[in-house]
Amino acid sequence: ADWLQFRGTDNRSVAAGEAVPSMWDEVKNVAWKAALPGEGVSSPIIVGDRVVVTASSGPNQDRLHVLCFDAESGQELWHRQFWATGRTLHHPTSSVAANSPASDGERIFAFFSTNDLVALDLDGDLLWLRGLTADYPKAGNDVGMASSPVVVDSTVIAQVENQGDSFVAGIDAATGKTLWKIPRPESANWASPTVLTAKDGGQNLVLLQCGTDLAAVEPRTGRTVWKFENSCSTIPSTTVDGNEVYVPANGLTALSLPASGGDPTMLWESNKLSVGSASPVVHDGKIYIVKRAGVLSCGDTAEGDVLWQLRLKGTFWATPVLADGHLFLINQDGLAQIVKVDGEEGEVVSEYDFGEPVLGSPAVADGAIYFRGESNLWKMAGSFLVVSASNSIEIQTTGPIHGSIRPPGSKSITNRALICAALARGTTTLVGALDSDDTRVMVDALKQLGFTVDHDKAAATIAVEGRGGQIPVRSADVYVEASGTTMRFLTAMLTLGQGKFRLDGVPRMRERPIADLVEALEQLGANIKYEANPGCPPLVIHATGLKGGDVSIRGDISSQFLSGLMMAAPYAKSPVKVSVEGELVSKPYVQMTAKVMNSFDVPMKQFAAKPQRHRKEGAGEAQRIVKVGLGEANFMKPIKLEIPAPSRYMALKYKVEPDASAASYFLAAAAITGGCVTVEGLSRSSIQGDVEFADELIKMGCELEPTDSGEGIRIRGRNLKGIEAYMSDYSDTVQTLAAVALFAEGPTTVTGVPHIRLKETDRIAALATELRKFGAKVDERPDGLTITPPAELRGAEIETYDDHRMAMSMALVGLRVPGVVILDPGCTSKTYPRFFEDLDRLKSGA
Ligand SMILES: O=C(O)C1=C[C@@H](OP(=O)(O)O)[C@@H](O)[C@H](O)C1
Ligand SMILES: C=C(OP(=O)(O)O)C(=O)O
Repeated sequence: ADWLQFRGTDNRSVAAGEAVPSMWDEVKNVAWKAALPGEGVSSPIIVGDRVVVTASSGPNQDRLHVLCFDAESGQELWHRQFWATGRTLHHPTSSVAANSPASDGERIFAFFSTNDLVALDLDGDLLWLRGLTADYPKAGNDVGMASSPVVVDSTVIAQVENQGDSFVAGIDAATGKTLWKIPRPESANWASPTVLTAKDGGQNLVLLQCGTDLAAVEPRTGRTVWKFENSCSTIPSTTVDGNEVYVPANGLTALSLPASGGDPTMLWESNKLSVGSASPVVHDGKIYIVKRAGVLSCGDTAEGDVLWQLRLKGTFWATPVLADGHLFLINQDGLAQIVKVDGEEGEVVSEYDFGEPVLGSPAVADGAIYFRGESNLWKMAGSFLVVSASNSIEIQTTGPIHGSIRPPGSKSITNRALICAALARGTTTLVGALDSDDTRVMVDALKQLGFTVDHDKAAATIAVEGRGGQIPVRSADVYVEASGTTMRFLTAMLTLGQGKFRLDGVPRMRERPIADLVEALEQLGANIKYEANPGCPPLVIHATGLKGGDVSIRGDISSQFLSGLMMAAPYAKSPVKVSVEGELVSKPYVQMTAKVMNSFDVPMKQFAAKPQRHRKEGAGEAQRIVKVGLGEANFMKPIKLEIPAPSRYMALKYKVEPDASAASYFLAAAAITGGCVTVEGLSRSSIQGDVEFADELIKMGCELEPTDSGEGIRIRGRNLKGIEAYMSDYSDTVQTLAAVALFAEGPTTVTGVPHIRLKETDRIAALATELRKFGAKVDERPDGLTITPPAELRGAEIETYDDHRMAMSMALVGLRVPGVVILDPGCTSKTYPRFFEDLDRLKSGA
């Protein structure tokens, strides 16, 4: 669908049939956000698959911009710039880009408060340009007039009313020639023309509102057909709904148009519905008016009586839009308040803070809603199934789940491939890349460091132009939010640069250790300082390159230190020989690092010390033998490896596997509900160690079934018994196992995971606290825990501690236990923004 001009194609601010998400969450619903080059209070418009917006920039605001973005991806398709020919002075709340553009579906007409009118085709090619101030030099204003043009019958109607020469002009859309021009009162008027669409063989008209009257004129000739003489507002505009016209005059005045044509008659006047700066919105027998101070009134169209009122937060300029039973209102500070209006009373169902002023009215098309903020254009889209305004989600119980699912791309692989791609020579394309907080901060960091990164979210591809080991910029202050991999991998990578780099993250990141990595890099000549607490971020890296040589690194706190070091090593000046001290945790992640590096054409030698028996319980698995590059190693302690340097990565097209940690939740759902779930795109030969989580389920009694295609991992739930699990290698699945343990007979003991106390939260402590709420008995130890399920589990409200895995794992309990409420479910956005939707889809068998 289109939204071709201010307040929509028919100027009504209504997109009744559009299912727009009414509760917003940053990661789930911000489809994209595009930075704009200048200021503006105009509304965006939607022409087919394109979003068009205007801006002005420069010390005098005389640079006029028209920008076009791809609605799906948010990619800028084109950007045209012009010099203003008229006056650029404006009131601080307004702008030169105050008037919204308009389109006839083939052309775009951008109008500015300087009275410059530009016509472009949909590819941004200039069709014509009119400097109306050059033509009519006495027309001009210094407050930022905001009247938005409309296009009717191939005519662009521009209303220019100010203290000087004032007129309305009908300009031929094809040629830019003035068809007619009528004089208007010389007084400031911000109101926009309104289209009165023809009915039953009649003609289209344009309503022109000013301080003295409302006139209906013919678009092609400017001839006045009728006039309603009354003092009208000069800020909000008239709204038409069927045969009724709602004029901001004497409060609000309703006029009725005779079906046969001719002059309108007055239905009523209501001073209780007096209009503020925003224009009235009329739909389904109701009128919605928001006053500047934030009172939202709903009136009936029959009599103009007030039905209900609601006090909202903030000051309102922008006209709201109505879609899918909700009114979307945005205040001047950029706080959106979404009001459900299809009930007896209005109810604020959610709020979303854009964090920047928004003065323009939003645009709605194809299930999405667009906002133009002071600095960004935002697209809000996507379904938002279950999260309530209280920011929690109650899981609905279900019978056995049968189905199959392909989780999004692996976080660990995506972030490794991004590092290698940036350091490589040539352009790498990641296919099936994850789009979540953890990968977004990595992508944004690379952009900030000067790399060209093209993220096509719809296609799940990320293209990175590698710089052959160079870091393009000489200084950057990078914020990695809560992403451990981004913090650790960038710390190592940035030592390869030349300059000063700072790395910081959320408060929890400032508690997560990094000293082992810093000390290892220092052995290779790096200079890294702790800004606050020794051993933890924020870090300041004074980069002069890495010299290479021998280095020892501890592996018992996090494997990410070794992985980070390994990925930077090919760009050291001489070969890097690493020995790992202490028990290496999360070993398969190191193996994954070696494999990803190998794909980018860097081999390495690995030397295994005396092989040791795996402490893992179970079917007497063989020792893990890892073949990587030139050598063989099993990553048991201690290991040594040698990375050739100086060496280089070669760009490639890299396919990212689905995330195996994410897969654990769905396999566990089969175990818990006694169903059968297939995870697509993964196999037991995945490069992710977390696929071994399936082994633990098998130990508990589940069956691993062959799939029809021979691909994927399929688990069938059976009667579950408690087990002992040594989970050092795949500790991200401890919480998943803990959820399953509640449904087993007998206790389950997890060992080998002291390091999970150092993740997004202390996961052992968090599990102990939350599992007890379900009635379980939990014995907590430094390196793990024992979970004894109660005779009967009970529902509970579960804290998630900003830990995506607490939310995803504990939600599984709710598949069988009524009354499980997950608080702050949005935290899954760290690695899996659409987890709850996917879980729901799997439950419903879709
Ligand atoms: O290298 C990686 O991609 C990861 C390694 C693991 O961390 P530790 O090595 O700190 O256990 C894991 O928990 C994390 O989610 C991702
Ligand atoms: C521990 C995790 O992430 P990270 O260490 O990358 O922040 C995780 O995803 O569970």
